Amino acid sequence: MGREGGGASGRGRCVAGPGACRRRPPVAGLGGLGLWLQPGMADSAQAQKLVYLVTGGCGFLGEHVVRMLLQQEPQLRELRIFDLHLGPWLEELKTGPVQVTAIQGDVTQAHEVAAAVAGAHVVIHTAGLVDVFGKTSPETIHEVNVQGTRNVIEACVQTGTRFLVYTSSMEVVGPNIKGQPFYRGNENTPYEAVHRHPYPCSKALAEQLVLEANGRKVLGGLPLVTCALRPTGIYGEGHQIMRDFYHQGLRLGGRLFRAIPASVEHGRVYVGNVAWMHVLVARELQHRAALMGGQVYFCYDNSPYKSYEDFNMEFLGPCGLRLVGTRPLLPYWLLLFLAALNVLLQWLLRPLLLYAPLLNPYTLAMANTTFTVSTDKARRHFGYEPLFSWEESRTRTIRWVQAVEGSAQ
Ligand SMILES: NC(=O)C1=CN([C@@H]2O[C@H](COP(=O)(O)OP(=O)(O)OC[C@H]3O[C@@H](n4cnc5c(N)ncnc54)[C@H](O)[C@@H]3O)[C@@H](O)[C@H]2O)C=CC1
Ligand SMILES: C[C@@H](CO)CCC[C@@H](C)[C@H]1CC[C@H]2[C@@H]3[C@H](O)CC4=CC(=O)CC[C@]4(C)[C@H]3CC[C@]12C
Repeated sequence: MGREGGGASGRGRCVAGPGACRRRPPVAGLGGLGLWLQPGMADSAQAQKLVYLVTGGCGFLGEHVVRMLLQQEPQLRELRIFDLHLGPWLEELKTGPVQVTAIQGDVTQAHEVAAAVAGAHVVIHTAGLVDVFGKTSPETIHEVNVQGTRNVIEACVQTGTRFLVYTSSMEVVGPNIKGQPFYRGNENTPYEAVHRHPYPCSKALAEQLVLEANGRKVLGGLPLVTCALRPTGIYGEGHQIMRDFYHQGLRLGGRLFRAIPASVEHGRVYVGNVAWMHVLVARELQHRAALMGGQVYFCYDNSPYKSYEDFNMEFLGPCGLRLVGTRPLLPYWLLLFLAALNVLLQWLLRPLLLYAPLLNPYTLAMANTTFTVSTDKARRHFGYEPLFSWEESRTRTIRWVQAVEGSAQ
């Protein structure tokens, strides 16, 4: 089969700044948090011989990837978890049959990355700075997301690691600065990927580095095989922004006010399915290098197409919140004004405190522009089917929000 490229390649322009096999379903419920309980459930009948490294393994997605690998990857011998901040939950994983090695490190430090990568068969690089709220400088975002990724690639080349899976983002494609809709597109849909914000710029540059590294000779002379996964907006247990919306709703007396027209579709995907896709890609990359090497895949599942706010209400509604209004309560120009005001306030207050509200011109544009995917490339290339149905994803997320509610009281 020929290479699939073109259209939504994401090799766009940054116009500013530097800068199929279904196995056991994960066990539910960790101390009421709705996270997965059992570590090291890999099938002992198959040889455990592979060493995996997950960068950013303590983040929202990273933790799900780690737990999914332990549940669903029978070939796993050692799992290395590399993160700037290690979570206490890692301790519970260390009692299982797979050796779990926690490594506190910084992807911007090439020597730390090389030491962690040495001897690993597969690297899943999820570490990144996800900041669209102006909490971090553009330079730092670039340093972590681009230079960090460069360090991971070089470490693979220098130490002989052959398989690299990169967590990219839908944002490498769009929405673009013109706010053009991307309606149920796929990896080949033509779209002008032009960015200005540091986060999508950094993800696009990093993705490009990863894809260009496909085929490079690693130590020992064999070729590096890389690919990039592009999740849309991820939701599920541990999603900080969902938590923020929930608390905002509680502060507003159980109400959220509609700001985005219900007709604007925003792509969302359940974190468990994104994690499953990473596990599957990492496994199949080793068998289908010619087909999958250098490819990009949107992460998708059967979550419904809805506006960002209506989608959140699928979880927040059953937890007692109400979305007020069938249309946006404020006109767009006023929202834009408030968003710009927030930028000014952020700048004015910076010497005193970090003011980083959810609403700014970038997040408003994101939420206000249709961007949804409809593709089967992952199914065709490596047999991906979502592990969790929409109903299951929804139930798990609701249970988690309810647990957040419980722990807040
Ligand atoms: N959350 C979302 O909706 C989406 C996220 N992504 C991508 O998925 C990946 C994971 O994102 P999330 O889990 O949402 O973010 P997160 O912030 O929860 O996780 C990122 C992890 O990377 C670690 N990290 C940050 N800087 C580091 C450094 N210098 N060295 C080592 N580790 C470092 C953090 O400590 C954190 O544990 C990111 O690459 C992000 O760009 C892509 C699409 C959507
Ligand atoms: C105007 C507000 C009124 O309620 C709503 C603001 C919502 C925003 C905070 C979110 C809307 C779209 C989100 C982003 C999107 O899902 C794509 C993303 C991909 C990533 O790789 C990282 C996260 C994010 C940028 C995500 C962040 C939050 C939104 C901007």
